[in-house]
Amino acid sequence: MAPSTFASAGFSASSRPELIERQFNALCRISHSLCQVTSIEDTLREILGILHNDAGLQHGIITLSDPEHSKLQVGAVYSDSESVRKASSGIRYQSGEGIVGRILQHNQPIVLGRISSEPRFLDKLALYDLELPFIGVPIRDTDGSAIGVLAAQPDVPADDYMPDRTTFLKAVGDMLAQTTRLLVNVERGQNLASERDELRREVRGKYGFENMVVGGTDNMRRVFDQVRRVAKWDSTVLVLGESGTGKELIASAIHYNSPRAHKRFVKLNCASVPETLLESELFGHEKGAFTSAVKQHKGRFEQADGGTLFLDEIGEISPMFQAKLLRVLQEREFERVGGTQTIKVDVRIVAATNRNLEEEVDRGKFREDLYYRLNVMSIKLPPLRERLADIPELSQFLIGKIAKGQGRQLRLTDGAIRQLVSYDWPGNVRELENCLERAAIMTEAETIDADVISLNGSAGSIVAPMLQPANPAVDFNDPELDERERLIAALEQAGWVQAKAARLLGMTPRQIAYRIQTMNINVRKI
Ligand SMILES: Nc1ncnc2c1ncn2[C@@H]1O[C@H](COP(=O)(O)OP(=O)(O)OP(=O)(O)O)[C@@H](O)[C@H]1O
Repeated sequence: MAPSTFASAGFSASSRPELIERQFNALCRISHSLCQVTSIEDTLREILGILHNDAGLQHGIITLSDPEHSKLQVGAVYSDSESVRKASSGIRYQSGEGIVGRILQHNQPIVLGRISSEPRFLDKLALYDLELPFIGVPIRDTDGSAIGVLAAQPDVPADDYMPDRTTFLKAVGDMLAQTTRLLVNVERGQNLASERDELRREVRGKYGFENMVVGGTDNMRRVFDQVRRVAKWDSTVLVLGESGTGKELIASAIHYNSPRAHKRFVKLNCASVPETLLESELFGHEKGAFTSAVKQHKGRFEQADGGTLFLDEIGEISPMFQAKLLRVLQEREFERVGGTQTIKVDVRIVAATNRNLEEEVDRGKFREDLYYRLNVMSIKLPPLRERLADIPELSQFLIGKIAKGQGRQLRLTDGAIRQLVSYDWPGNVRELENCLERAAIMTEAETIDADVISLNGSAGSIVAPMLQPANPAVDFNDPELDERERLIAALEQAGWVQAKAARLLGMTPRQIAYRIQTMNINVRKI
């Protein structure tokens, strides 16, 4: 066999015997590693490390088929980049999709001399050097069917030894089969899939809640577990998390998975109601209790009788109102404003805040006794930047929701998803949803590509048309307007001075600032 020289600085062998010797040594180390399996995932990663360091096969990736969805899901990836490793668990390939999906579908190796010459190659993780070759082999079960794919990239351009590398990778695939089978059948088949799917079925499925909460990362699975456990009891729950992390969604998941699901889920955002109206909103009022009380009104507590009352932004209520709420939580009874009759209700309370209530208690801003009443069980939602691996699935879910709302088909390209995964989402899932909605508006075709994804929220603002100075003033008292339109109309009328607009709407500056933020209104600077 003619000697050959490798051009790479990373791995070089001057002859075929040298290559074979290195591969042999790598196989010995892999075999040793497989005999000492402690954690299957760690072992798979270790094997990809051996391929990278000892056999000149970089960017190794092992994808495993998911029996329920006939999809491939990343089981392990070798990369120096933390964000790639994190994002990898959210990547899926359909059988037949791209090159990896075709290896699974046809149960045959595929070798590319140069990735860039194969248009069907999907580099979903932006992992590869597109000018170098690629080798992918099926991982086969005992009956010969493909249960996964092992792929890696030689760190030198294609040469005479590509068949040797392919044979070597096939041998590694065969050695891995038993381990990956274990992973599929034991860890994922029995634990992950059944446990997670059971939780998801419970959280999503039961009372029409299916397909509303997305999240497969460990920290979200913990949240689903907590929801499942707490839902069946009447305990008060405090949902904590940054704005836009899904606190309201989780509160409704608790309600719709509880024995109270057939009764009402009533919400009140404590920050959006002026303090003077909060009492009558919650407890109701009798006719004539105040000037505008022209008839009796049942408050949210009464409306939620038998069901769940969700008190959002509970950290925003004043000390005076905290005292009133404490009494109701202790005694489960109250009087309507202007009334004398004591009303008893059977209401489960779920409260939420993005504040650190413990700190607020320490600072004397939030009553300690009320805090303990609310914090019987707390559920903390992780910010999106701590679960970037959820972004591909979340984005697909959200774009499906947007497409349904717009009555059209919409699809995100892999490039668009890569772009979404590269950002840290300070506004969490709400910001992701708004970003996708903007992208959908900016796209006439079905396919949303990376170039219309605007990550700072500046381009293509959905409120832009309303902000044009030429627009005639809109009457913010018009009953046809929804809350967002009313806010924008008042801001327009007030020359975008928030304090002025707040006065027009009978809100405090803090309340209007909060609504502007949650409704993602781009504040116009005049
Ligand atoms: N895990 C998730 N799966 C699907 N959609 C989600 C998820 N988390 C949040 N969303 C969506 O993101 C948006 C914001 O969520 P939500 O209103 O529940 O957040 P929040 O934490 O209550 O926000 P805020 O504190 O500002 O009130 C909603 O449209 C919600 O449906």
